[in-house]
Amino acid sequence: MPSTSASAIEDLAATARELHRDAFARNGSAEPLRGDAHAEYLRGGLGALPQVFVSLDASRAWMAYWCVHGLAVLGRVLDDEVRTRVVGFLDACVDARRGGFGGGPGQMGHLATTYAATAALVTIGGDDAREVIARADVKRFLMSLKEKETGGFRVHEGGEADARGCYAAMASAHMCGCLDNDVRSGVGAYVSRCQTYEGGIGGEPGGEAHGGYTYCGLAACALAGDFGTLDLENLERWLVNRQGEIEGGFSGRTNKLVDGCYSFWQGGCFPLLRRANDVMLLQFMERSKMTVGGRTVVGSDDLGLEARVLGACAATMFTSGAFESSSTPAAFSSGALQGWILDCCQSDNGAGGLRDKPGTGRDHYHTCYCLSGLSLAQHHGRCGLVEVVGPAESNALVEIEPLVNVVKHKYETWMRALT
Ligand SMILES: CC(C)=CCC/C(C)=C/CC/C(C)=C/COP(=O)(O)OP(=O)(O)O
Ligand SMILES: [Zn+2]
Repeated sequence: MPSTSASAIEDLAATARELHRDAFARNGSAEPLRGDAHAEYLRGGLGALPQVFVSLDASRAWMAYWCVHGLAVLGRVLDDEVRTRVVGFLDACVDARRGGFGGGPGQMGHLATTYAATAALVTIGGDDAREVIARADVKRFLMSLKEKETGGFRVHEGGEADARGCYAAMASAHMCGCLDNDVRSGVGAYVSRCQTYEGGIGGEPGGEAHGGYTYCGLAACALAGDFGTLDLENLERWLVNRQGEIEGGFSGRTNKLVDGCYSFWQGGCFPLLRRANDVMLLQFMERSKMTVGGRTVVGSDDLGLEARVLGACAATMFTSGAFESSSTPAAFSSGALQGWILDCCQSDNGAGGLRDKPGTGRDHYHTCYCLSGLSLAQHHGRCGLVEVVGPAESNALVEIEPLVNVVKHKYETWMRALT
């Protein structure tokens, strides 16, 4: 006899199988995204920022990011009063002595909350948001946490080093304009040591491959421009196998259940893998003195758009034998992922907020990462296509930049102004 929980999982799987067999084929019948309800839930999270939290006191900068980013993905604009209050709150989170941001005012600087605060400020944008960031202090903070021998980063003074630290450091440095060779050196080598026999990336060398750390490791390498000795083919194989064939969502690790937040942590790796292929294509063309349009390739500008798109999307470039170690373009079922998020991750009974899976409660973290995953499934699914499952008028989301998980147009505006 199966145990109760095993039979409950079977029931869920059977329902999901019906729902997600072919999400694009039943395009009109997926649940509409309840954008207004989710936006109201996220605005509530920003309203609670000034209070001291019982359980999330050290994650208030994260709360700001989850809510500001979730609203931006939904295409909602913050009221002036709210944006000014959030910028002021994040300014109060700066750890003036160490540089970087703590999880709340007066708290010790931490790499994860430095990423969260920075990404929230990039999303908010504007001069006042920009003024909160002191580039030299951020660099000093990052370098104080760098382990020169391993290339890794401790997450806070006296804390542990892991792939999360590498990502938070690379992404913060990138968005604060201080990503130089001092900061990036050794990151590819460190992350490569965290890759396991399964293909995914663990938190630290010897750890179990996990979606959160896999995103962190891969994105850190992409930002550092250094993939070390990562086996991208094995990484892709592991990732593809994390998508539940029945549910359509992703699990975080082998033999675990799917969870809405991995829609981003695992799903976000696919566009990054495509770019890794791009980088390798470029390096190959440089090495072999290939010509495009009569010019020898010496940089990405020499590749016309067509060649770059080809590099990003076409398996043939990598299966000709010249790219033995590189992977074919990353493939996941973006339709099935959208179906899972829409039908299984929105709160019950029309309430706002998204969740891990049916039977669990909503929270701001899952709301942020389910929406991020839904956006990337719409914009980064099949090559070059924007495909929205369900009614486009309610379900279409703003595109995110998967390297930093900030909406693309806000990220581009911020980066253009960074000199
Ligand atoms: C930018 C930054 C700092 C990112 C952090 C990325 C990261 C490590 C995310 C993972 C978070 C998470 C839900 C872990 C759950 O593990 P679990 O063991 O409870 O869940 P499981 O059973 O699904 O593995
Ligand atoms: Zn989760």
